[in-house]
Amino acid sequence: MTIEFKKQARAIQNFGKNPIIAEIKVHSPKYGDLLNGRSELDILKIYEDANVVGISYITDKQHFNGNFDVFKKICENTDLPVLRKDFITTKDEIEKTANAGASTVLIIARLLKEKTAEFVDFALECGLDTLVEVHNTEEIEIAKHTNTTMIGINNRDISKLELDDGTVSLTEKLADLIPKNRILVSESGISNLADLKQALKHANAALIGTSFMTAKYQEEFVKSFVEGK
Ligand SMILES: O=P(O)(O)OC[C@@H](O)[C@@H](O)c1c[nH]c2ccccc12
Repeated sequence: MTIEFKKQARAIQNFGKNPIIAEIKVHSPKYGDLLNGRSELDILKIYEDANVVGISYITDKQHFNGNFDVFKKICENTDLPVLRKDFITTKDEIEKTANAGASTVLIIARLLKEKTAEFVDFALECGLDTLVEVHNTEEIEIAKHTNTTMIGINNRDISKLELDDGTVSLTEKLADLIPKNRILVSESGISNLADLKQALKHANAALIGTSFMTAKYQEEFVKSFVEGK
């Protein structure tokens, strides 16, 4: 099977430093408001200046207080690849994601089950990279049998809606089961350089939200992750 990488997957493949997808996370079910009076576009600028390899934004309103119009604005205001995170269950939502100017769409294996492959193909046809999210071996089996360009191991259990802390050791445990012709992303619960190092030992990129949003000196903090050894 030849997997054709698109914008986000290629950027990760060609990145010289630590490839970090930085999430503009406005609300977390565990910690509440994370924006703290700041604007999403100001955070976007900080992430760009810190040289991250991609941006992530959650459009789900119910648990993460996301907003699709803000997502669109983020896409319009950056040349970086943008990932849309949501609990997507219809193809219309995938089309809407591509039309907004996004680069990647999140597809959750646990939600779509046997429909995952079909949704991935539809998203690829729309020109998007696909990040199929998994949390256990059963879901990896589903992801493996799709044409997805990227697979994300979510260190947290999404059905617990982030009330668990998530541990990078899950990436360590599952990484060998991911086909080598896909970009592997370690998602969630990465809060310091030791976590990042552990994640990038096994994964091609790391996706980080909460610890970036709560950092006191955000740009320095994110830069230290991008440059860190
Ligand atoms: O804030 P964290 O622990 O750095 O995690 C970011 C991201 O991985 C997490 O927000 C996430 C991963 N998968 C999701 C699916 C839906 C909503 C959110 C998510």
